[in-house]
Amino acid sequence: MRVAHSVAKVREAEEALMARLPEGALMQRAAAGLAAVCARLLRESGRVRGRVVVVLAGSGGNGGDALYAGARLAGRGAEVHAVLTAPKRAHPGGLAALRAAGGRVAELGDVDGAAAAALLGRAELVLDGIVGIGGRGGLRDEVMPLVRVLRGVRRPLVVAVDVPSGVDADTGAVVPETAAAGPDGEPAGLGARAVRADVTVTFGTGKPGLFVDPGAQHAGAVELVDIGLEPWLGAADLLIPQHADVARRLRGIAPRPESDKYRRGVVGIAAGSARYPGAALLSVAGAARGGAGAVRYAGAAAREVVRAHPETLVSDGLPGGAGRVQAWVVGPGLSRDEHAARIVDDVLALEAVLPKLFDADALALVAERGPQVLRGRHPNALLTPHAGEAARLLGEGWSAARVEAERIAAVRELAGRYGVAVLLKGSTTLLAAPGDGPVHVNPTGTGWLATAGSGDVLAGLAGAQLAAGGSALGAGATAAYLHGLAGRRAAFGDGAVGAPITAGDVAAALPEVWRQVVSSGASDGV
Ligand SMILES: NC(=O)C1=CN([C@@H]2O[C@H](COP(=O)(O)OP(=O)(O)OC[C@H]3O[C@@H](n4cnc5c(N)ncnc54)[C@H](O)[C@@H]3O)[C@@H](O)[C@H]2O)[C@@H](O)CC1
Ligand SMILES: [K+]
Repeated sequence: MRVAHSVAKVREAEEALMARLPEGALMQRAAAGLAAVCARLLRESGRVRGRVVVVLAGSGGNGGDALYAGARLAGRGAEVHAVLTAPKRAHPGGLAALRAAGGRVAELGDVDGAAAAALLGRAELVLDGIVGIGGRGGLRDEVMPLVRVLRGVRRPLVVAVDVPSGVDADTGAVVPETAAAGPDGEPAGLGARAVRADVTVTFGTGKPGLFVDPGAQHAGAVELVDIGLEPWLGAADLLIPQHADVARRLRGIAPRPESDKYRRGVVGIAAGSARYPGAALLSVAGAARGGAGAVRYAGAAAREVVRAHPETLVSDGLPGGAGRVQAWVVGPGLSRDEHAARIVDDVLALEAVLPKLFDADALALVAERGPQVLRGRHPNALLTPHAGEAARLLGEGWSAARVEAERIAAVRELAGRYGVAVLLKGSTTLLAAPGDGPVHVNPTGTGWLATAGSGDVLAGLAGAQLAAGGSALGAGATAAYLHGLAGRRAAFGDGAVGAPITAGDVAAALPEVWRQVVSSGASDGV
């Protein structure tokens, strides 16, 4: 499990630890770890000696880390150039160390467009130490020309120090560039006032913004340097499951010799309508490969379902009359008519402790009825909204854009308000349960999953996981992880180039990724 802590918790832990260490020791630990990662990256394509490294150093501790690491690389023979973005306030110790090691130093004002392009064009590795966890808002105007040049040059490896400068360390938010801010003709909205890194070397613990889009896209691969903070950190704010975590759960629900289909769990699917039978088929496809022993379907697409999935137990009545299940999935393709409302109400009238997943049209109906239909009544329910549905559930003051921009806050608020677990879909899928527990971030997935019906497969898969047992949060997190991997597998196969996929391809890839996770579960793998 990877973890992340809020900036406030990191600051507190740093203070506690610093009080017990000689002055500057913590920064030396950070710089040593950072330099070691840079040296390793450089060695992947040769030696450290003679390689051109450019250090972008701001005014705070982040710039200090970068300068000390630059000094260490210069000490190993690299040609290191620092550009001070706030020369009067550069870290004195770091600057002296870099100079003493033979590094060259320029001030931002001396590095105009052409000079910056020449310098960054020669760089093989750029250390982004403009601003770290002390950053507020997007990068300021004075550093943006340099950041734009960096974006444009033949790509050197960009290594962000602690966090990519300009990314909000707590939320992953970035400030978009306006058209006026892009004199190089870059279209508005494409750029952000933030550095885009290939690797982020973060200190002590992960920061939430490194794992949640758009921050995650700016962070690249995240490497953790241990600086001894752990004993002082307290509970994590974010958990990022890895293969080993998911493998543990999948092994736990694997069939045993004495298992029969009922003991493994039966998942009920109330989805699809005369108008949208496809959603029923895709939800059943996800459920059938999702880890339950059997799938029951209740609804208007019974005939189509049994033709496509002959193993399904089907009926065309209401869920309550369909027979025993261990979890219901309600919503995909249900449409919004009176009959759909009866189906949702029928599920809401089922035994309180029975796990129930509400997706798509069922979410619209839950939003109309309000949080009280779930809160305190259905402790094992799971909601699976995308940003638009989440905004509708949250109501006044929320829009899809605000949910996208404040994903962590939105998923927490939803879970708290409805008193149930919530899986918020999107380019970063997040899960939360009511209370102050950590938010789970799903690290798998691909943009190719943004295809019609992909959410129906996820709903079925998550329903099957609910039926197999455990908490709604655990079931949802496992489903999101497998779904993301299956999307990648379907889109990329064994290679690096993606291609368009259908939701059916995602369902078809599930057994393969299931095997992959369980068999490689001892290592991290993501
Ligand atoms: N406190 C310590 O001993 C340690 C600090 N560490 C490093 O120190 C960093 C935190 O240092 P600081 O608290 O000094 O803060 P930062 O260095 O992250 O940033 C603060 C400085 O950046 C400027 N700034 C803020 N927002 C900006 C923006 N949008 N655009 C441009 N400049 C902006 C501020 O004027 C301020 O001078 C961590 O991220 C980490 O890299 C590590 O070395 C570990 C130990
Ligand atoms: K940085």
